[in-house]
Amino acid sequence: ALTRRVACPDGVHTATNEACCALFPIVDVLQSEFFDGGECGEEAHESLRLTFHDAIGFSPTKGGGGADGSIMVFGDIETNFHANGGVDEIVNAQKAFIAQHNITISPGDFIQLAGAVGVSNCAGAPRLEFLLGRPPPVAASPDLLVPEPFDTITSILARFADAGFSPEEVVALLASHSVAAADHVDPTIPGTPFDSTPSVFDTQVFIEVQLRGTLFPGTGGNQGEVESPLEGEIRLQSDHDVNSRTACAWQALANDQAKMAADFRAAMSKLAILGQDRTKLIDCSEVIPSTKTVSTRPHLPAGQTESDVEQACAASPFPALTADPGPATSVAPVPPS
Ligand code: HEM
Ligand SMILES: [Ca+2]
Ligand SMILES: [Ca+2]
Ligand SMILES: [Mn+2]
Repeated sequence: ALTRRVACPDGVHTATNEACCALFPIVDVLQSEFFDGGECGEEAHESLRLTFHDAIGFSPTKGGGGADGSIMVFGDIETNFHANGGVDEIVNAQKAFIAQHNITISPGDFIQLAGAVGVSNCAGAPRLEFLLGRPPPVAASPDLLVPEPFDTITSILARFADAGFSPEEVVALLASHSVAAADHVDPTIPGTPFDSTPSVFDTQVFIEVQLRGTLFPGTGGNQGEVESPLEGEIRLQSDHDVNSRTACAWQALANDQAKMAADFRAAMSKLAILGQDRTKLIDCSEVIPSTKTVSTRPHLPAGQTESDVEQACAASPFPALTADPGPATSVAPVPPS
């Protein structure tokens, strides 16, 4: 069936719903100014992280409005929660951008829009769904709903289950850590990536978290950090533990870009509307930029061999991968904005 499209007042775009028209210029200026011309850099990474930290403030028993923009409107409260360390910077940057460009969509909508646009700049990422119409938040989220990297895996999976996510969906959401770096886990080395390709949404995080940890990239003894396999790469205790508890689901994504991207997209569609009523939202996914394909193949970083893989899934072997040639991989930090 043909979908009727309306002409937008700008004379350029058409949309399935007139309400989506107002988003095209917002996406354009996000790309040109906020994401520095369409980069998968620090702002894109932090904007993706913010989608999670706003949304996961939701519990059927403990309260919280989920993906409602509370982390921005009640930022004075929520950015002080320990688990939200560092998000004040992206909250303030997005707030300033909203004010500067007279953006009138709700904070909850803006946070999810920015995350979806930002991650579209990362080669290999799926084109995320974007639904419009979240009402303004009514209150701050309660504390202790955002998981910490030093939480036990039991408590992390229980927290996600409370918010409606299966262990497989948690693994899929952690594909986000393929385009990510830590600024605060080891404050002596801000910008230290979780995989060797932090500007590519590839499966490397699922491969590299499975390699035997041998070193701390900066100082040892930080809460929530365990040893990583590569110079310049940091490993969260939670990524490592999620992997050991849900090893086969983790391993299934290590060599399957298409499944990783599709599962991430599906889980993000749930995350982005936590606490919201899907039937009251308007599908404006068409405003999200088309995505770029990833050009590399899943591989072991140079210097690693199959014997460096810590087999964790009992049911099937880790996929056979070849190592990049050359000297042992050392990962460069993500530059600050
Ligand atoms: C078990 C659940 C999770 C834990 C414990 C966790 C923990 C963390 C920590 C500690 C950092 C580093 C922050 C810093 O020091 O700057 C981080 C970064 C990040 N997280 Fe997660 N995370 C989890 C799930 C998620 C999910 C579901 C998303 C998805 C949307 C996400 C997206 C990101 C991104 C994109 C970054 C990188 C930010 C940047 O590079 O600036 N995380 N996460
Ligand atoms: Ca929220
Ligand atoms: Ca990556
Ligand atoms: Mn950062």
